[in-house]
Amino acid sequence: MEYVVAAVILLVVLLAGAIGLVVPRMRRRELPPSSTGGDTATLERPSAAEPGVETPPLVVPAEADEGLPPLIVEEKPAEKAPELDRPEPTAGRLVRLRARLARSQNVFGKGLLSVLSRDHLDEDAWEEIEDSLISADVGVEATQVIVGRLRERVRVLGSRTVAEVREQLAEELVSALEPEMDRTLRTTPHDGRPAVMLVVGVNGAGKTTTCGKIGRVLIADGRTVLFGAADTFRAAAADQIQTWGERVGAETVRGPEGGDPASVAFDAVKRGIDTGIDTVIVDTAGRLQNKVGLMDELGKVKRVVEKHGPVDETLLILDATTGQNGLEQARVFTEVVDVTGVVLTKLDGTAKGGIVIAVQRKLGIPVKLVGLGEGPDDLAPFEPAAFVEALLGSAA
Ligand SMILES: Nc1nc2c(ncn2[C@@H]2O[C@H](COP(=O)(O)OP(=O)(O)OP(=O)(O)O)[C@@H](O)[C@H]2O)c(=O)[nH]1
Repeated sequence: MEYVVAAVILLVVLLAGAIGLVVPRMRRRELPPSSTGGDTATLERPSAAEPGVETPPLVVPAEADEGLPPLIVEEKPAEKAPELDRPEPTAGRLVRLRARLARSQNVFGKGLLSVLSRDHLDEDAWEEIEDSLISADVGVEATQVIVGRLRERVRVLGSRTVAEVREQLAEELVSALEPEMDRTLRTTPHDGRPAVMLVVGVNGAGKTTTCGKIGRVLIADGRTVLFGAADTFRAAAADQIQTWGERVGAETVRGPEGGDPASVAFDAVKRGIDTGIDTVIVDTAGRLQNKVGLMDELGKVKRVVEKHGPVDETLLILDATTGQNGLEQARVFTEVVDVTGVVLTKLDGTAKGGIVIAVQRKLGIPVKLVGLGEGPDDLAPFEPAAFVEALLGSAA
């Protein structure tokens, strides 16, 4: 009998032991995910503690529970495609940005209109008009032509009111801007390969920013774009262009810092061909036009890219605030890489909008785009009539 009692006791003890082992494991598996994160799990203390006595939670390392599935399964955030910017459509951009242009050219326009509003346009008045145009960087030669023609029209037509003279001046300015020039950007793929655009200019003119802005313009118009970061001199420039690309979903081909820019440009165009891209935009390092070695390097970039076929568009980026100095820069760049279009940047920051006339007149190259701010969509196709309207402002 004693044996039977002892066996029952032993059985009870074993059963209790087994339950004691299994229950805590089950409870642990039901725990909600810890908010502490990392690889530790926070467990509640068993209720054995005295009621009313606060006890800190026990923290046990997860790996102490070998053999069990991990208590905290780190939830990986679902792979989300990065949200892309939606660039503004290009149509009517200059009209939207006109206010900005009008603001920067305010002094010029107001000055001119106040002279034109005089009862009689005497010799002094005509001289003042000339001075206004020259100080707006129109250039001496172009100013003389514009004022000479305006004087003649006023004399022959006997124009009296400010509105009439303003209208005639506007027409002369538009005509000086050569509205018949072809300002289209050659960005359409052809012969089974992308259009290739090379972007050149002196340091800080706004090349990288303009590459990014042009990429957005093209993407807004439904094109595919690839950037070539051939500014291997300044690592930040490659990062900068890559960021522009990521915002609109354009790939960037870049090379090692200090590497050969021609080889990066070559690789970018090759990648554009292989992946069926519409337009490859190659950003180059800033260089002063009087540094022969750097200008030779630029010539080489173009020659190497042309192993794939001719470059379709070579854009010279000119900072409008540098005024007439820009003309000399432009002349040298044109000799080295055969510039096909000018982008005049920072027109929002200068009253010298007349530089557009001087640039086209001296170089015979059309201004195709104007930069009117640091914002991603602050770039507009150049339209002579809208530009002159902003330049002169309202006659009221
Ligand atoms: N206000 C204004 N700022 C501009 C415009 N375009 C460019 N910038 C600013 O000009 C500065 C220089 O621009 P970047 O694009 O870095 O010039 P970069 O020619 O690539 O410079 P480097 O690579 O050093 O030669 C930046 O602060 C731009 O935001 C513009 O149209 N208006």
